Amino acid sequence: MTATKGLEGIVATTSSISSIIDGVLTYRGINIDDLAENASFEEVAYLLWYGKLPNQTELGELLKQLGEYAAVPAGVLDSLKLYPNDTNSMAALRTAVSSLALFDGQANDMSKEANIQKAIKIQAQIPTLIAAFARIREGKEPVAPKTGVSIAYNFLYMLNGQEPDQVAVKALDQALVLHADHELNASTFAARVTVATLSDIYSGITSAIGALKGPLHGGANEAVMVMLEEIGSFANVESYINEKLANKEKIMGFGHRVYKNGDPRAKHLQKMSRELGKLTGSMELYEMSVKIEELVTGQKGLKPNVDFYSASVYTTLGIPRDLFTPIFAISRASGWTAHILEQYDNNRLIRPRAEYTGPVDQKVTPIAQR
Ligand SMILES: CC(=O)SCCNC(=O)CCNC(=O)[C@H](O)C(C)(C)COP(=O)(O)OP(=O)(O)OC[C@H]1O[C@@H](n2cnc3c(N)ncnc32)[C@H](O)[C@@H]1OP(=O)(O)O
Ligand SMILES: O=C([O-])CC(=O)C(=O)O
Repeated sequence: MTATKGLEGIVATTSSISSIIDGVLTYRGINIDDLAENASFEEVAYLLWYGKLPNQTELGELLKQLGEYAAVPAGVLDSLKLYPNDTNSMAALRTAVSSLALFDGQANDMSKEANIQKAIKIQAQIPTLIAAFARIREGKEPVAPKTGVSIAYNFLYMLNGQEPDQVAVKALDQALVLHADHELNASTFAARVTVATLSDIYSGITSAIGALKGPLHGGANEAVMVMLEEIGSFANVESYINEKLANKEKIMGFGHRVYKNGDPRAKHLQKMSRELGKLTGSMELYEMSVKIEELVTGQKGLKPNVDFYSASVYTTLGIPRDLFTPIFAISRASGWTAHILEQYDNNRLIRPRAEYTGPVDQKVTPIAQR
């Protein structure tokens, strides 16, 4: 038995949700470029859950359900007020999502219908939790969600307590489309491993949020912003990056386990970053990012991943840095829940083996002699 470190290249399941073939990403067979230009996040969520794009009536019904479910139970909102003010935002989300299960009478109902309802509920409630957490830690009251609006609109509305700008809603919606699913990434795998024991959907999503939090995965978008802030200005980019590379340090937002010739989502985020920069009259973050790309690709051959240009996009939208990874979770909740439903439909316990590298033929030494 020989282990493959990080399970690189191991095909661990079948799935009909998203594919990465020759560097091309599709959701249910539709190219991400097409979806990014022509579908809303709610249409994409429907596509991931039900396997086809919704017609107008089906989309209307989904929007209605998302609106009805968006308010979170008072017990969960109250518990957010008990979190210390400096709580890590992903830790807060992980705990809050886990606590949603305590207030959901259907939490342990394993019927297919109940699980689909819970998927929609979780999708609707994650944005509400993040916005409420962000306001409560600033001493503000949470803003109740609206009905009949998109998730992108509602999130910005609940976060800032005012009607969001249409350009911001459109940009966030497109970012949500781009992050919705990605084959067997680490957080989706974590979700599938958890529910393959026939544990409940909330446990699966809680595991996934924990996995997304790390800087080698979803946490990289926040880490990119930390780097941009450390660099401070365009003039410092070259010396900063050269020093990092000389010290063999990783540059956050670059590289990918599967894509070796570039992440097809990055170009959309780059374009968005440029357009938002132009609109707001502040191009420095975009220009710094382009310069970083030039240096890292030039010297290491590494290309930006989905997290790289997200940092300048979200900052230009006025979103605090530590909400970037929670926003990733808003989007990926659609993919996680779709994968959980797929796992339940054709389940087998996920239990690989480990190659043992420890000592052999050991004996218990009596405690007095240790
Ligand atoms: C949504 C997402 O999860 S996208 C990924 C987000 N994560 C990041 O942006 C963090 C930075 N990137 C990385 O750490 C990696 O590229 C990963 C984790 C994404 C994928 O990595 P893996 O396939 O496991 O490659 P691994 O980490 O083993 O790196 C292979 C080599 O490339 C180098 N490398 C990989 N990424 C980077 C990077 N961002 N900066 C500098 N060097 C890098 C490694 O140092 C290593 O070099 P070595 O062989 O000389 O030791
Ligand atoms: O697939 C991966 O390993 C990471 C990634 O890009 C994602 O989850 O979107």
